[in-house]
Amino acid sequence: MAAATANFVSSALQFPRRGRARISSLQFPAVAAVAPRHSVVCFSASPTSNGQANGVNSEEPAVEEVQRLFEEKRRAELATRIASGQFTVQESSRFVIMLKNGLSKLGPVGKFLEEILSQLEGGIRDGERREIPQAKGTFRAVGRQAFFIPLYELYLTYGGIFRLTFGPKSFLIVSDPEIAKHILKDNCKAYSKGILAEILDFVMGKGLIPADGEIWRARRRAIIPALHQKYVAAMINLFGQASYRLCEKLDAAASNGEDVEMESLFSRLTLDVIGKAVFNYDFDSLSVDNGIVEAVYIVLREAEQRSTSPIPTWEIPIWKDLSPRQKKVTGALKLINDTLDELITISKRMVDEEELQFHEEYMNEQDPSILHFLVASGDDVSSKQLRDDLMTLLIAGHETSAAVLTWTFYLLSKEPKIMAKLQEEVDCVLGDRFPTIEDMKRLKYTTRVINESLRLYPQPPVLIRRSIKDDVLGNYPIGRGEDIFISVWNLHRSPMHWANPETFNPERWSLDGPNPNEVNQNFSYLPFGGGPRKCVGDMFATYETVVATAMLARRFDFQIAVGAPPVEMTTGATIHTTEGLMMAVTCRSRPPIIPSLAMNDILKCYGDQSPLKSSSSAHGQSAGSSFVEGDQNDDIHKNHIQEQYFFSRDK
Ligand code: HEM
Repeated sequence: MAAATANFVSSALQFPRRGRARISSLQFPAVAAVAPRHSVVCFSASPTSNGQANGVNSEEPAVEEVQRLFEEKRRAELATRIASGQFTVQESSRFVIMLKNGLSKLGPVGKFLEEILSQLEGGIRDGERREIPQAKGTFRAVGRQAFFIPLYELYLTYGGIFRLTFGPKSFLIVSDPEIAKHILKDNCKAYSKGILAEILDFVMGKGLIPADGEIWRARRRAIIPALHQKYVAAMINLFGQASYRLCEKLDAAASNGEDVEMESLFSRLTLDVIGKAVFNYDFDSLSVDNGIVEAVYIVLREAEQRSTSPIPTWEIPIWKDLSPRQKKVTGALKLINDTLDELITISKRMVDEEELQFHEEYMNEQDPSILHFLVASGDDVSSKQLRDDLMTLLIAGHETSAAVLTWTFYLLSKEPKIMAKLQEEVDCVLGDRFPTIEDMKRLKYTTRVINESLRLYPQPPVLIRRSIKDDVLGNYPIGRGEDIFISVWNLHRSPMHWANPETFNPERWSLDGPNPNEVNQNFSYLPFGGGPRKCVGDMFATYETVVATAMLARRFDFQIAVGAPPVEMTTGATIHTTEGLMMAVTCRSRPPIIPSLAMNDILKCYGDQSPLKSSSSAHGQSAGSSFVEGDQNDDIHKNHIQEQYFFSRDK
């Protein structure tokens, strides 16, 4: 049962799940007792509870009624606490954060003062709490919700760290930025990937995400240099090409008036990108459904199934050989592994034939992939390790980016003003050409949209760790072997750290300020994790999603399709929709565009390329035409801005 519980919870948090209500299919002992706050809570009586016996004894309706009353009472208490401002961002706490930030920049003396300030804060907390608050739950009670949603309410009730107990198994749920920082960064050596490594073993082996200890250190040291700046710049072109292919698909749908399911299209887009970026393989999944694409999805789905299954049937020797599903998985894994081996061989041959001069920013123009870099760098590892790394990068870079795009377009469809502002920026910065690395600095508002989308829908919503040494979290001592979930979802929506946390508001970060990250947001914002295990693909992913968003938004308007099923969340490695994101796509009838950006902003945005400095050609190129690559870009770009500028002056 413990294994089942562990599997379930990790899976609920880690793997894609299609369709609804899988959580409720797992039966766990109902926890009838409902005790006062700060001792035990049963987070049942969800609106979906139907009061039927469902295999539990006949007294259950009465028990449920009691639970419902307690739940109502608890919610009323919670509402009072929220109304009292207890969870609202306090100016004083912001002040303390700013003070700490300022102090940390003052060298050793500042660090010392910062430490004293933290201890004073800790002392206050110390007086308030003695033992880790406990919440007990029944899985049935979670109902149809994505797993991290009830964790949010529990966080508001129990605070930044509490224990969640299911039957014999318990987990620590962390939603406090200081504690998250302690686990991820300050004392990261005391934590492993725990359950995550166990479940991912069949697909990632000792790849970078599940690996711990020396293997992780060595592989990270080998892989990080491959994502150098020149590589990322080359990838911008790839992102543009792949997004363009998606635009063509959407063009067809728009002209036929067909609705499109965007979640699966984003999944294909990012699969195509990551295949080329990691091992120079063109899945071309936006155009075809070939065997290898199917194999990748079979393996991904299996990871999902394994993590949701109460009994690990795949470990039973005979079952493993007889089960049709397992045979399919074995076949898919074989096909992927054979393909990867072939790609490794090709890469080795290319490197042998190259007149190789390896240096820091080495890149083969024909094959700029990470695999080629690793082979050329003389990375001396087994093919199995290389395969594990490639699979890890494939999965890490595919699902996450697809989910970011899905939720970004969902959010944009709800906020036409934000979409209009984004489109205006894209028109202004890109005109009709493909994005370049330089544009990444200029697409500031688009970047803020992605930052904000990642705040509201962090991918993954929970980070998993296991303590491998005794430690102290906040003021609570913990032993080794504790399974810990750091709820990024809670951190990102905490009313204690964010004003109007539920609102999609890209303006919350200044356009001219630094890009928000875990360091400048004091671990209240962890879109790419933090500490030594922070995502290696953060810049890659940010640019990929900015390019795709810019290229799609420039060409189309997006609305939730009429009659589409409601867009609800389900948990996986990332947050998926339960039934897809059905959208109606219409081609934008573009401009003339009246820029509402202040002229100063436009000039700042263009620097030396300012349209006012350009005396060359006038209105030769029209907006809304086809995409252009290469050196002509700058002229078209300037002309486009010029058009906008003169138009607004004429007005
Ligand atoms: C928007 C897209 C992405 C998001 C939101 C994202 C998020 C994250 C997060 C939160 C972690 C930390 C996990 C933890 O601490 O347990 C992580 C780790 C990782 N990510 Fe990403 N990621 C994205 C894209 C990518 C891409 C494109 C790649 C590869 C090119 C990548 C490769 C990795 C790897 C290898 C790790 C493990 C690092 C380690 O353990 O040392 N990710 N990612």
